[in-house]
Amino acid sequence: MIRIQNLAKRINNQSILRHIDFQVFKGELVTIIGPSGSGKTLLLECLTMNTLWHDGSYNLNGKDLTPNTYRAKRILKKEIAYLKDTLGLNPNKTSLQNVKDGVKEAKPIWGRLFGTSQDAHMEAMDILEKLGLLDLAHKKVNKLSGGEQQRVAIAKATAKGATIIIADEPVSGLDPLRARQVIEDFKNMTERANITLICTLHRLELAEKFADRIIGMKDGRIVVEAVGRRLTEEERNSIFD
Ligand SMILES: Nc1ncnc2c1ncn2[C@@H]1O[C@H](COP(=O)(O)OP(=O)(O)OP(=O)(O)O)[C@@H](O)[C@H]1O
Repeated sequence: MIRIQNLAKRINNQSILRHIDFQVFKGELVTIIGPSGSGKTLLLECLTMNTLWHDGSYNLNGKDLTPNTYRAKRILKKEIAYLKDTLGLNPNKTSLQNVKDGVKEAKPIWGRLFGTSQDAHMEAMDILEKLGLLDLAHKKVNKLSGGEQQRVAIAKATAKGATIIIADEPVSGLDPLRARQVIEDFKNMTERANITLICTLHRLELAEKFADRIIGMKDGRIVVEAVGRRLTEEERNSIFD
């Protein structure tokens, strides 16, 4: 579980994120929506500690994380996978080989040396099955669509032990039908594997259809938080007007 309280971030003495409060529970699909420049990406950067924040607290699974400390980075690295421009996949390997690499990376060195390749194979197949990706197992990553690559990247991240996946605009550049398919797949994956997925989105209708929690931002603040429901017209206006 993630609990953020009163987080604030300044850049060049200018307040960019203010009074950010929210919580996310295990297994939720969370979408962050808001107009361009409202602070969505910056919030993800704070959550992944790719950037520092100035005030506030961040609690992950009961552990308080102080920015820029070794301990916080270690905890984050173990629990959170941030899918940005590079998805962390080897394009010349199959989905299965990529997930298998993830399984091996998660093991301590002695496990890598003495665990059998067959064990890693079985574990990787289990993960692909759990996430509904068996049909992609033997396809090379460079032959997959963007959406399929994202799903395999999520499988690899979970193989490495991540329980929270964070993605910035995972459907940007996709046509509406494909975008819908990707978010629907995300929803299914959170349900099947009990992983938490947090992503920014531009399309409110997809958030309303599939998200467990919608976080609406405007001018660096959270102005709406809706759990398991559509937004009211007033809420929509408070974000986009
Ligand atoms: N490194 C930076 N230096 C100065 N200002 C920045 C920096 N990074 C972000 N900002 C500002 O912070 C605000 C929030 O930016 P952010 O990228 O988080 O918005 P966003 O909601 O993700 O927008 P978009 O939907 O266009 O990606 C913007 O006004 C942006 O100009």
